[in-house]
Amino acid sequence: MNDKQNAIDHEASRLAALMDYHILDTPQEPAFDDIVEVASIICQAPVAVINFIDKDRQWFKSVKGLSVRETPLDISICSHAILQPGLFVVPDTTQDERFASNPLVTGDPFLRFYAGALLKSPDGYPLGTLCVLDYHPRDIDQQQRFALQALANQVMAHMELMRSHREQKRLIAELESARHEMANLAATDVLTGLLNRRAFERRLRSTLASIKRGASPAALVMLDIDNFKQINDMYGHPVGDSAIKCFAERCRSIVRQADVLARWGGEEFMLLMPHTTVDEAYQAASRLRQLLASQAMIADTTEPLYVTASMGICSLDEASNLQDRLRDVDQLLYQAKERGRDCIALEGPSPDLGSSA
Ligand SMILES: Nc1nc2c(ncn2[C@@H]2O[C@H](COP(=O)(O)OP(=O)(O)OP(=O)(O)O)[C@@H](O)[C@H]2O)c(=O)[nH]1
Repeated sequence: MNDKQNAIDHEASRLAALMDYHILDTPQEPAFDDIVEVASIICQAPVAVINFIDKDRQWFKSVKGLSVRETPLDISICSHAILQPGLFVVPDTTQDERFASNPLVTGDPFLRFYAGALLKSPDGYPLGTLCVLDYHPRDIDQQQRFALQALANQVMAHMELMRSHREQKRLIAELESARHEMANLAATDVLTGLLNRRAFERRLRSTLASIKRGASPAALVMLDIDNFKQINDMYGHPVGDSAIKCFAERCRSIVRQADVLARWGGEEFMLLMPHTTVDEAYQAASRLRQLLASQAMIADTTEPLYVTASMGICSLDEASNLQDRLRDVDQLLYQAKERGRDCIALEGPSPDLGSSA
């Protein structure tokens, strides 16, 4: 690789290192302004700047004594400063052929003195300078030189802190989203995408707790696809899986946003309906029965495959004990199966909707 290519590669890496700090075009910040002010005081210079050398401009993060926040690169004194290690001092710009015809020297603001300390990334890339300038030729002594470089080091230390803070925030956000995803996965039934039994039990407990604190009662519905074993036996397990998924979809289509639907296990499902009476839950369950009767579950089997479901419904009120209610709703479902399937068994008197089957 030739020298020119090396220089191009180095400049690309330098710019990448600069971009990594996300500092360009950010607002002025007190932490940087304070350093510029201290540099100006220590070096007794009317102008002080923290600047970074971008691709085709020098950009000022903090500036005292000048009214611009960036200048083109070709008139930047700092772009020369970053080409050499350590402090770059120009006692009289009019006596230096690199700067004698610079418009910042020959015209407003007539800069005559320059001292710049390198802002270097930890991997050695020169990013910009902390510099002080004056309108007449002069120098700075050893102590001022030391202080200027020490302040430049503080600029870089602060930028490193900002970078690691940003990285930390990114990692925390990543961790939070992974945690969220894991919590979702742990709560979800893989086949149907519904809540799984454990997550549903959690929702049940919290709903019952709010009912005990005064919220209105809820209805609990247990649903079981009828004769599901036959579907598996006749069409195979994959078709059985599709039927379970499709059943979940049908259930989802008849419930409200606030209702909580879960796969309880196998071909059994649970539906928690907050602020709902047994009567209202019965109406929803009846809509599901009608839907199942009117639409084939799987259309591409030899015969369109219709399924029916049996359901049990009970209420959850402030006197309810969760384990008792789970047992009760299971028994109601069992009653529905006993009655010949494809029907709904509910506690208390049947609502005025004709037969519960
Ligand atoms: N394809 C498939 N089958 C499942 C899944 N989970 C449970 N099953 C099957 O569901 C069937 C349930 O059978 P049973 O408990 O006898 O109930 P059923 O045939 O629906 O009869 P009833 O409930 O009395 O109407 C069993 O054959 C299980 O293997 C699943 O995720 N996918």
